[in-house]
Amino acid sequence: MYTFVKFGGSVITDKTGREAADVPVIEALASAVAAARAADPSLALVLGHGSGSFGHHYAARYGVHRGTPLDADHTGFALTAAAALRLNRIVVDALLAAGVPAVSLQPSAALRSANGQITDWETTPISEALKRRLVPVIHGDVAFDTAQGTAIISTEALLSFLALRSPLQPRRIVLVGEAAVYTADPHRDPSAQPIPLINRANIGQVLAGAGESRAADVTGGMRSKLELMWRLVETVPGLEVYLIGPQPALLTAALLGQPLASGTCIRQ
Ligand SMILES: Nc1ncnc2c1ncn2[C@@H]1O[C@H](COP(=O)(O)OP(=O)(O)OP(=O)(O)O)[C@@H](O)[C@H]1O
Ligand SMILES: C=C(C)CCOP(=O)(O)O
Repeated sequence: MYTFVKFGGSVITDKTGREAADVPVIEALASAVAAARAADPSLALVLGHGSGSFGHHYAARYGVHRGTPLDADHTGFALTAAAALRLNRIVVDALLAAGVPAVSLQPSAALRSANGQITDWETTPISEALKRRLVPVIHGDVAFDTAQGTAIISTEALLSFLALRSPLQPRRIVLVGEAAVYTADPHRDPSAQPIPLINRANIGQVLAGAGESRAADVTGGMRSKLELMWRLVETVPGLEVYLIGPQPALLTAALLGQPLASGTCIRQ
């Protein structure tokens, strides 16, 4: 069984800035991953990260997510892909420096979508990396799209594809970002309360209070994240999804399946 983890673009970058990586946070999260692997050498991790103030800015500016006619200028596609990779290099180098054998596997090199939904992704290199105890690192990326020409595929969509359409069945998915899912966007509504558990009984109500990202974000913010994760929890037997803040001890505990002092758990 595998554990998937996403470093959210909202915590590894300042999404109100421009290509503003938060290197101390990235280094702390990398150390937390190293600590979890040291504590449990059997931990098989697929690590993804969002694009934050790197890719989203170019994607929004050039409308890459809305599509691009085949004969139009594709500079925006190229600039978005390059920005996503610049952040990826920072994340992978931090993981390597922390002692995690991370290997970057750029999704767009092997990805195709239709109307923004993944249709094909050659995931064998991820399985091969895992067989060798490497930690494959993927990231939200651009895609060639058979219907609209170009698209943006979020990290959550890639992790969902792996869970549903590859042999890599996750037991746990850990999304590092906001400290929890709240009754409303905590940055807009100071009375918002954290929701410790999301299940069949409250998912409808939780979705009603989940909004967009605060900054430029072409993949939809908290609401689309929760919709995707709920679909996974309904489909993959025994899967638990955790949304936690970026405290390193919390991440190590979440990866090891230990009880968490804060955050949100989504399960059936
Ligand atoms: N009910 C809610 N609970 C928590 N956060 C919410 C809620 N509704 C909206 N949000 C917003 O969603 C944001 C998180 O979504 P966002 O897509 O920006 O995160 P991310 O996955 O870290 O980013 P990226 O797509 O760059 O990786 C929070 O910063 C918050 O402002
Ligand atoms: C904007 C790009 C390139 C990818 C978006 O992925 P996400 O940050 O996981 O939503």
